[in-house]
Amino acid sequence: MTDERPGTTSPPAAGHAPVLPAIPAETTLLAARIRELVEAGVHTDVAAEDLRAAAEHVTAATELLRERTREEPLLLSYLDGNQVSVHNPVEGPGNPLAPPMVGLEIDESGATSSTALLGAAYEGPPGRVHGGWVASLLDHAVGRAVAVAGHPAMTVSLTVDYRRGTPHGVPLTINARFTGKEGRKVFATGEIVADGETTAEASAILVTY
Ligand SMILES: CCCCCCCCCCCCCCCC(=O)SCCNC(=O)CCNC(=O)[C@H](O)C(C)(C)COP(=O)(O)OP(=O)(O)OC[C@H]1O[C@@H](n2cnc3c(N)ncnc32)[C@H](O)[C@@H]1OP(=O)(O)O
Repeated sequence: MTDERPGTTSPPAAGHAPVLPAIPAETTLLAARIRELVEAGVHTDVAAEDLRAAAEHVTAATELLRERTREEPLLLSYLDGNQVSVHNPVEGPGNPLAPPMVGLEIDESGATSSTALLGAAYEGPPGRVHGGWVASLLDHAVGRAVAVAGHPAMTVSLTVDYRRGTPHGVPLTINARFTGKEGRKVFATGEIVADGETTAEASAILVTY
């Protein structure tokens, strides 16, 4: 599959995953409602019988969704002119696991910037986003940045320096940039900024496929 639009890249073979021209609004809606459910679930303090009643509602919803299934997630589509996976766990608007990372911007140097708002469900240390999720955001951002630079590649090494706590409930800016290429190895750096302060920095080596 090829794509001629600027800022887009051809993905690796994606099995038989359906490729959509646009993300169905209802797919995004459902994911958004499930995110709210998860957030409500970690904050709720209702009585046990209400937890049981809520669990029954969730079971009913799960059964409804299982009435018709596909074998593969919706891997690839386009958002704001850039290739995305509908069900990617970081930026996929159709995946409730994804915060999601949104609003990709590409400046004149090719550097990328996106935003994400992670709720309490992503908490690791008290009041802070779990370090694994911090790394996930950065891993995805460097992958996106090298793809935007025309070198789609997979991460083989990701070094994250956690400078200070990354807060949840606060909009995060995730920046990344392609910094060079040596044979199949592609280099990139990135950082997360919250309230104007850098909370984590990453440097990555990726390998083209
Ligand atoms: C996922 C993409 C979707 C794209 C869609 C469209 C774009 C949309 C963007 C969205 C952005 C998504 C961002 C997701 C970001 C992930 O999550 S990527 C997934 C996590 N990473 C992986 O699963 C990769 C796992 N690793 C592998 O499968 C294999 O290492 C690879 C990548 C296939 C490479 O294996 P290989 O072809 O055998 O290559 P190999 O000879 O071992 O290494 C090649 C070179 O790299 C070097 N190298 C290998 N490992 C290391 C290392 N750890 N440290 C230093 N150097 C190393 C080698 O020394 C070698 O160097 P040279 O000898 O050429 O100088």
